[in-house]
Amino acid sequence: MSTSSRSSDAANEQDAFIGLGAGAHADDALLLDTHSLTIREDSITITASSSSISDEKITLHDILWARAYISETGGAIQITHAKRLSKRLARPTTLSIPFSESDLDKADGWVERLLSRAYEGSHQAKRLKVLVNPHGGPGTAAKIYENEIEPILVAANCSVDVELTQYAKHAVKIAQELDIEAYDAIVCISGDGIPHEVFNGLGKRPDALKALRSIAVCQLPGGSGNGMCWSFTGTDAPSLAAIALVKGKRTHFDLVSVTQGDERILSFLSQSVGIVAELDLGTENLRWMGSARFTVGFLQRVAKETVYPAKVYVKLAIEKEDIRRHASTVREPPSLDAAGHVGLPPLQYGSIKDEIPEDWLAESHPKLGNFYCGNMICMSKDLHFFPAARPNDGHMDLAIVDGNVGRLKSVNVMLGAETGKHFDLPELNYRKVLAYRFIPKDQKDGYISIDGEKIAFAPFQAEIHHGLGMSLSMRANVYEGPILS
Ligand SMILES: Nc1ncnc2c1ncn2[C@@H]1O[C@H](COP(=O)(O)OP(=O)(O)OP(=O)(O)O)[C@@H](O)[C@H]1O
Repeated sequence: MSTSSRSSDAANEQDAFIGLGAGAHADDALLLDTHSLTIREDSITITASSSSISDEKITLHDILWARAYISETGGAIQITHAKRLSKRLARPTTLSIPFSESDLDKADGWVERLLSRAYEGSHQAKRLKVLVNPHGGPGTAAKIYENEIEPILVAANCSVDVELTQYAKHAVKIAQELDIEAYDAIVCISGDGIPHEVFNGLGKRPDALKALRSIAVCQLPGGSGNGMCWSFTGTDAPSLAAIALVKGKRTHFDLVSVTQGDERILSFLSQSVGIVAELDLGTENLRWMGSARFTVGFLQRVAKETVYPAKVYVKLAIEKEDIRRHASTVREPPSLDAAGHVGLPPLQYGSIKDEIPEDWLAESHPKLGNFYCGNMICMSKDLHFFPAARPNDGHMDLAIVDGNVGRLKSVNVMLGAETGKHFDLPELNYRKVLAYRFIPKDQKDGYISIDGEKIAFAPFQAEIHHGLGMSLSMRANVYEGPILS
């Protein structure tokens, strides 16, 4: 085709698309014999001139896959999208729009444009290693996966390699031995326990740095605590979270090393001592209640005004009153080559066995009620305890509340955490820190929770690793939820 005929064709095409409406562009539209398909900012509109299929508008977020093909009966564009059946459920549905065989090139081009817009900033056809914990939460993870999650992953043309975890800590071994080049993401259909194991398995590999920084680790709801899923996808509805995952953008996020005795554990979500740790670990007897167990357990402890005395040492990064000014700080993590090591990053502040650095603040907390340090905005449904958390700002968010502030104030902090409003309450001591040491005082036994897993009731130390983890998020470098502004 000569240049001049191509430009006159383009002009004709331009004319043909006039009247498609605001936001439509000739390059984004496709006229078929009986339909026009127009890609707009955040949706496609399918306008039918025949009555076989009615007009339809589908958001680009819900477009899972599309292809153009020729069969014995002629050409068709097949568009698979997630149809919203209720507020918490979407199922894949496929539309076929016929076209004449001579339009195949045009249809192919349109499909390519559609997919690149529907997957903007994300990878198409992700390669997923899926780990399902059959014992997660009330034991329904396998059913949830089969009924609500897998149909979305398959419809989005992902390749899926599913494995059920067979025993406690099995996911550590799987992550340790996984061919990380063969997958884009490890998807845990579980509570917080399986991602915790996966991060620690990746951390044990000789190539830990590359493994942790390159393969995305994601959680879809299959357990009782789904904080990671909430933080990255903004929902715990399995099919909706699965859509967010297949559309997810690679996002670095910070991980934390916790040392206790001779052990070094990676933490991706939180460390807690006091009331939250007790709710996580000390309310097993109320498990039958589902998530209500946390409310009941909380009220029982608040009523008693229980305190958990401790000595805390802190390497401070940002004081509470300065956090808003720094809230949007997202820093690129150092490049892999510049790191100078291939395994886990060396501990910058030493371990629990080392001397405490001189510039750390020493604090006595004889009335401590809740020591809560978090990496993500949301800890579980309706618990946005860390509204200032950013995926890779290189800081941990440390919140401390005394146990004797009064029952009403304690309840207010927890209620405020639904919307992040608790941040401004004077009872909430909230800072960004680089490292800390926690030493329990005057108690024989108690609970320390690392990502919901129990460790010994003994001193521990934690430090941040900027951008060491990788996950998939709805929006690049942002958590979903009531972000502090
Ligand atoms: N086949 C199995 N048999 C027994 N335990 C298992 C099995 N597979 C995984 N586990 C263990 O189940 C534990 C809980 O997992 P997970 O976090 O997915 O569920 P959960 O009920 O939400 O728990 P949590 O309340 O800790 O979030 C993990 O510590 C894991 O080691």
